[in-house]
Amino acid sequence: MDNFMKKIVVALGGNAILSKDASAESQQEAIFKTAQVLAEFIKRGHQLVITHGNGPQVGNLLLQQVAGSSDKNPAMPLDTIGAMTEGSIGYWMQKALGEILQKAGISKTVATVITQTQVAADDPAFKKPTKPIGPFYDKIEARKAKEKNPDYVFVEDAGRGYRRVVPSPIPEKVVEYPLVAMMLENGMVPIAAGGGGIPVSQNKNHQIIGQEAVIDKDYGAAKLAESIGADELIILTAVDYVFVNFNQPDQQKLTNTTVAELKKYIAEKQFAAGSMLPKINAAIEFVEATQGKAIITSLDRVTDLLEKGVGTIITS
Ligand SMILES: Nc1ncnc2c1ncn2[C@@H]1O[C@H](COP(=O)(O)OP(=O)(O)O)[C@@H](O)[C@H]1O
Ligand SMILES: NC(=O)OP(=O)(O)O
Repeated sequence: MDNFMKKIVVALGGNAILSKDASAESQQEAIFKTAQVLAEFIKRGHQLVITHGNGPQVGNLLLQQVAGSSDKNPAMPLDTIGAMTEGSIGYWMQKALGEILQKAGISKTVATVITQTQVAADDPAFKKPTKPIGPFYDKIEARKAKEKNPDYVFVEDAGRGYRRVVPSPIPEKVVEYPLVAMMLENGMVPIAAGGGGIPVSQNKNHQIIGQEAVIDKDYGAAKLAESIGADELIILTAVDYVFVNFNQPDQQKLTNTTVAELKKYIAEKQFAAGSMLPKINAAIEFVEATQGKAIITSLDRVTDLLEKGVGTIITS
């Protein structure tokens, strides 16, 4: 990667937050390790915006809310639960990264922006849930959960078990992007659009209405990166590279690739719908909108990315 200062939006995948179990202690442990990696961007003088997923957390919190609800203490709706996870994950991250930077003698404010993301109230996604949230179930557990909550939709998730899915509308605008830009200009490190941002839309009377949905964080990150004029969108996940013929004996890593090449591979169905495809689509959206660079690699290879350009690098 070139050495001059850049404006970078990093989108963190599931393994950056939840690696062992869902306790607050082990999620904070995972986040601390992630924050040590993210500090590398700041130590090299880059402006950094951190975004993150919330699929497991939003689903787990919803289950807790529903299980403990009563007439006097009702479960919160999904938009509010999304806001709660932006708050909790953001708090863990700002605490961890703040401490790491302080120890390194870097004086920077790390702060979470509870971000709303505008979506169309008539997005067709509201009629077709696709976003997996919460824990994995086996087939019997999924059937029992469905009997208890007939409105819930469960799908098989990439051979890993069954998960509840909820609507995931496409982001039109990250509402608080000017604040994120202002924080960067003032030398701060914003954590924003966590979980893709809280899905909201406007009704005829210009009232902001929270929506029962979970936005894909890669799409949210791409929209935010585009809005603030980022130089790079870096999507950190569990694999070092995007592959063609993934998991086949003849799999091939993509190092430097283009939007046109990726579109060809999408048509060949090279990327799994619930996992790699949204990342590729988000990368394409960002590169097409900005002529910037999108990178998909793993959290473990960030130093190699910064020093040697390791990862799948997507340009126009
Ligand atoms: N063509 C592909 N190349 C690389 N990884 C792929 C591909 N298709 C599917 N995957 C899977 O997608 C995963 C990333 O998606 P996911 O686990 O949903 O991401 P997140 O890190 O955001 O939680 C990878 O770890 C890998 O197992
Ligand atoms: N909101 C979101 O995309 O979360 P995950 O990446 O954790 O699924």
